[in-house]
This record gives sequence, C-alpha cells and structure tokens, in this order.
Amino acid sequence: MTARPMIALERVRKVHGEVVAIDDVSLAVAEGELLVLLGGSGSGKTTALKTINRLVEPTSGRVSLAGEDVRSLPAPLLRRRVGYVFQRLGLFPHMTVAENIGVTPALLGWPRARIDARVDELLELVELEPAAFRGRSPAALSGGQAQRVAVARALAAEPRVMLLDEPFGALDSRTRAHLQAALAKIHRRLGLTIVFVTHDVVEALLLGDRIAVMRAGRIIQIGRGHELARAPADDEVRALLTEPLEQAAAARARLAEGP
Ligand SMILES: Nc1ncnc2c1ncn2[C@@H]1O[C@H](COP(=O)(O)OP(=O)(O)OP(=O)(O)O)[C@@H](O)[C@H]1O
Repeated sequence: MTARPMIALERVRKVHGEVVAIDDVSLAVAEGELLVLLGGSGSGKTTALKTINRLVEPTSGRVSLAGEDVRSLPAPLLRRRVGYVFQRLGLFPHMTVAENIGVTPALLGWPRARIDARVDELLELVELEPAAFRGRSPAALSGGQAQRVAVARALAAEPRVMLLDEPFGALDSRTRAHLQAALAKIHRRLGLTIVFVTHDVVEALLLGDRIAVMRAGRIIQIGRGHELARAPADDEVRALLTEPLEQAAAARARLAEGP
C-alpha cells in the first residue's frame, strides 16, 4: 500500500430512513490496485461504490480521491477522474455507439476531432472493430458487445479510477470470461485503480488484487484471495470461498461418470 491511497473511505455510513445501507465502512485502495467488493444481495456493495463518485452522499464519514475529499471536487472533475460502469442502466438507446462513448468528452467540451479519435482508440481497446461498430445503435449489439461499449464509455475521459458495478452479471459464462480477461488486460495496460463489485466468488478471485467481503452493510474481511482462504474471518466467509470449488468438483465428477 502506498503512503497515500488513491481511494479512501473512512468510517462511512449511509442510512435511508430505517435502513442502514452501509455502516462504518473503511477502505483504502492503492494506486493501480483492483479491489473487489464481494457480497450477497443487499450487503451494501453498490452503496459503498457510489459514495466514491458521489452518486450516494454518506450520512457520515469521509471519502477521498488521491487525498482530496470528494465533496470538494466539482462534478466535471469527478466525471473525468472516475469512470463508472453501471449494473443495469445500460447505454443511451437513442445514441449510436460512438455518441455513447463520446458523451463525457462532449460534456467536457473536447473538440470533435479529438472525440472521434478517442472513440476509435477505445473501440480498439475493447476489441470492437471501429468501422463496424461506431455507427451502430445499442439495440443492434449483443450483451457482451454492449458491455464492451460501456467499459469504453467509462474510459473515455481518460480517468485514473474506474468503478464497475456487476458489469458482467447478465452475460453467459464464456462471454463473461472473455470480458474479465479484457478488463484485466486494460487494468494492467493503463495502470488504472479499479473498484469492482460482484457477488461471484470466482470472478472476485480471478480479477481482484484484494477482496473485501461485505455482509449486512459492513466489511467483514479484506485481503488477498489466499489470505481469506487460509484464515477466513468466520464460517460464512469459509463457505463463500469453498462452495464454488465444491460445485466445480461435483460438476467435474459428473463429466467423468461412465455409461
Ligand atoms: N435509495 C435507497 N432507499 C432505501 N434503501 C436503500 C436505498 N439504496 C439502498 N438501500 C438499501 O441498502 C441496502 C444495501 O443496498 P445496496 O444496493 O448497496 O446492496 P448491494 O450489495 O449492492 O446489493 P445488490 O447486489 O442486490 O445490488 C439494501 O438493504 C437496500 O435495500
């Protein structure tokens, strides 16, 4: 961990009426790190993620980006520094692929030629042929292609930080594996700091430099996969890590069954 983390949450709490969405969440993400927030539905992953780009304002606690309190950062600066890939809200349906990717640069007032060049560069980066995809409507994309465009859109304004909320959740497992590999490559190549939300343990283990396990609005344990496996905080964390491996072993056993 560097002296000053790229992202820090300090004792962050968010309450909606009676519901405590997250409670006492503290977290430091080093520059260049890919941190996974892993937890079941309603555990507070999305809320924690959204405090970083101020889509959620904490009830108490502090969130900082490169040492600066996010409350002091103007929205355009925050949008440029932090790319965001949504869980469900996809691409703007009435815009082409190129317009979707160029939306933040256009808001930031980039000249047309610079936006066009950036769109092509990003389509190449997410492995979509620019000439074939630039003018398409989102309705004419497969789920996997749409998520590649969503990743390109989040990268458009050259952010140093990316937040991804279950970006590959709705995809079949092969497409998902391809996109995980593409994201890992982009992470390494651009040296981005990434916070990635998922409920999928295998995805967390494959992508995360570290994993923060969330339950009932709190971080239960944080560490590298092997650290969690060797010394799980409790039986639930142990089960979380071992169940998918047991399932895979059972599936393998079925494959090996004779006639
Ligand atoms: N705007 C809101 N109003 C009321 N309750 C909310 C609101 N946003 C979140 N919550 C509640 O806070 C808790 C945490 O929600 P959050 O979306 O952060 O969980 P999550 O781990 O991301 O879940 P999922 O994987 O299902 O998206 C849940 O109980 C949720 O119902």
